[in-house]
Amino acid sequence: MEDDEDPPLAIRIEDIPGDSPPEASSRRPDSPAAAGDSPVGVTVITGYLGAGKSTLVNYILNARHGKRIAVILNEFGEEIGVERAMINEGEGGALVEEWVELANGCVCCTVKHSLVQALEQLVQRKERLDHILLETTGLADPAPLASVLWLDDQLESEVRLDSIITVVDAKNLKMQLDEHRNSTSFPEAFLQIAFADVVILNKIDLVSDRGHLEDLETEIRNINSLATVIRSVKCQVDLLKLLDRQAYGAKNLAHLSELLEDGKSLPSSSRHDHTVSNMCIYELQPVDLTKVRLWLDDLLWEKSSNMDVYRCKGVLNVHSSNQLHTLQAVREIYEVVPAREWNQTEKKINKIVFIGRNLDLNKLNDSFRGCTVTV
Ligand SMILES: Nc1nc2c(ncn2[C@@H]2O[C@H](COP(=O)(O)OP(=O)(O)OP(=O)(O)O)[C@@H](O)[C@H]2O)c(=O)[nH]1
Repeated sequence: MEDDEDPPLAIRIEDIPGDSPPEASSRRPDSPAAAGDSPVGVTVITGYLGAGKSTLVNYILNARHGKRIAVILNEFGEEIGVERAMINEGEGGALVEEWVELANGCVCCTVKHSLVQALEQLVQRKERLDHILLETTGLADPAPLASVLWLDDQLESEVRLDSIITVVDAKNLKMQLDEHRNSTSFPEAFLQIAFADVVILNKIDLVSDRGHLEDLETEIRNINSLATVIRSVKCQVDLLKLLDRQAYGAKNLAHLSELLEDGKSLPSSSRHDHTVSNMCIYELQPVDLTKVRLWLDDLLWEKSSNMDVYRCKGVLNVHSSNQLHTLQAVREIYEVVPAREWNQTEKKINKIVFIGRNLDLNKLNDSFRGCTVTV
């Protein structure tokens, strides 16, 4: 580690004001800020134990992007301080404005309320902040984080989920995925890939067989066809591909359209885990937005069809609207927003890609068709 003469403030969770833990999905870290300010982006960095998360944080902090970055680290209790000590605080590049260490539990469960409080505290100093990196423990399920961070511009929130980056270890990924393949439990490595916007296939220097790397990429795409997969050594990836992705905003529409264009129903026979799949539904008839919301509530919250949808993204052709709407969901949290006017040359269509367990294409199609409006 480099010398650091003037280390930034680390905030212990017990110093964060507030007492009763809020319900994460209903609580939004919205504190006062100047009108017109854009929300601070939060990049969630996840990945299995030892995959290279801290290496990525280090790399971002030390890159010459000039951003003022706050880092939130989540560690299990006794490790507090260890992780931070391993990270070089951005000499010559980034300015680390704050460190927030979330101890005594994993950020995806017990310290979720602490994360909300930490974010509230950070955004009070928003004028000093450009971006927040949240490094999770290697065993975190990123979905509950998205429920905390899923904030949209319309709500004039102070922070927004920028993207979920999952770092995977090219040497060990196969073993990690295989380990739980035949068990009833679900490997964190699998879930972390399923939720990712970007998957960094790291440590490729440790894999000499190029064919093996291609197999891993296929395996990653089988779990999540929506993610961008980038190979790396020591997480050295072009930062333009990592920060300010706005993966959850309408600005990302071009990328979304590209993904949907490629979207195809993967036959479950091509998968090792037959319960997880990628599927895409298409529908030309315009839809009734109220019915779509009820459908999503039923699919994602009630799970009355027994499908477990981790992720879905899509565009909607909404009845009586000139606007193309985007749909984004991470587990049960979703949003549908108008993004832009349809181009005159564009065929108005509903296209939605799903990633999840026990997906049934026929059931998805049938239930979605119930949202259409006959014109
Ligand atoms: N050979 C090789 N080693 C790497 C690479 N990236 C990271 N490492 C090493 O892998 C080890 C683990 O990296 P970390 O960045 O600490 O991984 P982590 O995901 O933060 O680990 P945990 O927080 O313990 O889950 C360190 O010794 C890194 O130097 C890589 O691309 N190639």
